[in-house]
Amino acid sequence: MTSLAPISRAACIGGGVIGGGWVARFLLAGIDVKVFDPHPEAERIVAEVLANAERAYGLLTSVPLPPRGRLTFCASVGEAVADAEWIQESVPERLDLKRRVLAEIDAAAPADALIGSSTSGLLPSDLQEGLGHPERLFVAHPYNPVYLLPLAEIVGGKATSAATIARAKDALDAIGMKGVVIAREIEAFVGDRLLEALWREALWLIKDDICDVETLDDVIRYSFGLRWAQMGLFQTYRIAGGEAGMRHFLAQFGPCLQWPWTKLTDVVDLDEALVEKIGAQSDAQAKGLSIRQLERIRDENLVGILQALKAGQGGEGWGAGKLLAEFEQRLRESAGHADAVDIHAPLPLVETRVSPAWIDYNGHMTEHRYLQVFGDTTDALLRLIGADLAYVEGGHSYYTVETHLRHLDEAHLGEALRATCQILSVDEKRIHIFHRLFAGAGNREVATAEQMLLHVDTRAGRATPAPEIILARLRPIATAHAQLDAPEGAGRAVGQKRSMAAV
Ligand SMILES: NC(=O)C1=CN([C@@H]2O[C@H](COP(=O)(O)OP(=O)(O)OC[C@H]3O[C@@H](n4cnc5c(N)ncnc54)[C@H](O)[C@@H]3O)[C@@H](O)[C@H]2O)C=CC1
Ligand SMILES: C[N+](C)(C)CC(=O)CC(=O)[O-]
Repeated sequence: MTSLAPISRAACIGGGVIGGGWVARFLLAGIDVKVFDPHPEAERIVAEVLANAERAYGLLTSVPLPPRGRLTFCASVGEAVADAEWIQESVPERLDLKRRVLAEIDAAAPADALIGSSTSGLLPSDLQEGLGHPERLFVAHPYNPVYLLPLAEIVGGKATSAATIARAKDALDAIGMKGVVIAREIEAFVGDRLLEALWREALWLIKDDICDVETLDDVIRYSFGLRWAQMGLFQTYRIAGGEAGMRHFLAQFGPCLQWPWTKLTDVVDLDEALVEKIGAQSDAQAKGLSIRQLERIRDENLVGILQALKAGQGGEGWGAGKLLAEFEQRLRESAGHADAVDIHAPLPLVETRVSPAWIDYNGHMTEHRYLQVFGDTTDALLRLIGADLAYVEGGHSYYTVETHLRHLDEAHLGEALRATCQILSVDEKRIHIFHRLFAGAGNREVATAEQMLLHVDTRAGRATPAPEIILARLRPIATAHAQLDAPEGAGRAVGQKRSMAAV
């Protein structure tokens, strides 16, 4: 395994909602993390966030993650940051507290460490005051949950060096995040400026009894909330301008900004009555679900959205889904392949988990997802023998021309899945393979797939012999697999005696 990120040691100062999310993001990217948080239950809280994050990643990707980094809780800021390459401050949003903590970090951190602050709105220049090495401090403003939402706004202060900003961006990009550099510092940066405007208006709508909190959330999640995840604001409105695009949109809806529709400049008074009103409506909306349960529902939904975006734009990926696809590609490259696999047994090619979107009305994994997992297994075999994306771009590929799938048992939500591949025979043009899929801790065999693949010249659109470079990788595996017993079920036809007798 080659290193995924330019950093291998991080420190998280503050391990609450956001600090815990950073801890999970770093650990699951293979980075060791030291944490300092004086809260008496900090270890439990971080462990719970981490458990949710691991569950979400199990659903998010079938690509093997690097070995999890080592997690250490420390008794002081100094101990936590002493050998860190990236330090992330996530203490409560108070300037005096942050300055005090950042001064401690500044005094004990290695001279070339990157120091990011999770602040939601404080100016980095204000955080830099009094530091010995302010050039390495910047804002890395993330979004909750940090382990799933990839964006961090990178904002430099007056003293932040350009090298710090560039290194911070590289380090975030390498762990599957999107470091977006904000050109000039401003309170609340870009994201929280927008969110505050929406939040302020929402509070007025509740205070004025225009709607309750559930109705307001429904208005968002059944409409523009769905649009925002994939196209943001400006591209969405460009489309809303019709064929004339953005200019027409501005001409049509620009004037109503002068009326105006909103109360954005007034601040609602969050008096006791309004806090209680919102609290009670929010309790009713939650229908007894705990925060951890809601987090898991949120994470499953986010995983589904990310996976849908990964399949977007004809399979190239779109937005955050494209970022996920690129991260998975880096994970594959850093994991390495061919040399690590034992070819004297069926090849263990895919490990994944039953995702929420894979469950059907019968309460277990739906049939086309079996084909998806077996397709991924075939793709993994093809990568192993060198027929990877670069090979396909060069004009050759293997196409699947026949599949026989057998369903032997049920696979349930969240269960671990493991797929193996045995090569039954090969010749210059064909590969005949047999996949087996196992589920759960007991490795129950839940399905098999027998497939015939044909080597093709994709431009000419016809079968052609595979080149020696591919066959040289394929033959040793096929020779080794010829020594194995023929798998039970290989060569079976639909309706063969055993299944008919059971009816
Ligand atoms: N909650 C959110 O949605 C987001 C919060 N942020 C920012 O992240 C930062 C942290 O916020 P949350 O995680 O929400 O707060 P939180 O209250 O969940 O966590 C803060 C943690 O800091 C710890 N802490 C307090 N004093 C400390 C000290 N001297 N040294 C080390 N740890 C200390 C607390 O024990 C607590 O565990 C804030 O700057 C906030 O603006 C950023 C993005 C989103
Ligand atoms: C409410 N908040 C200002 C702390 C929100 C954020 O900073 C970002 C987010 O996750 O919404």
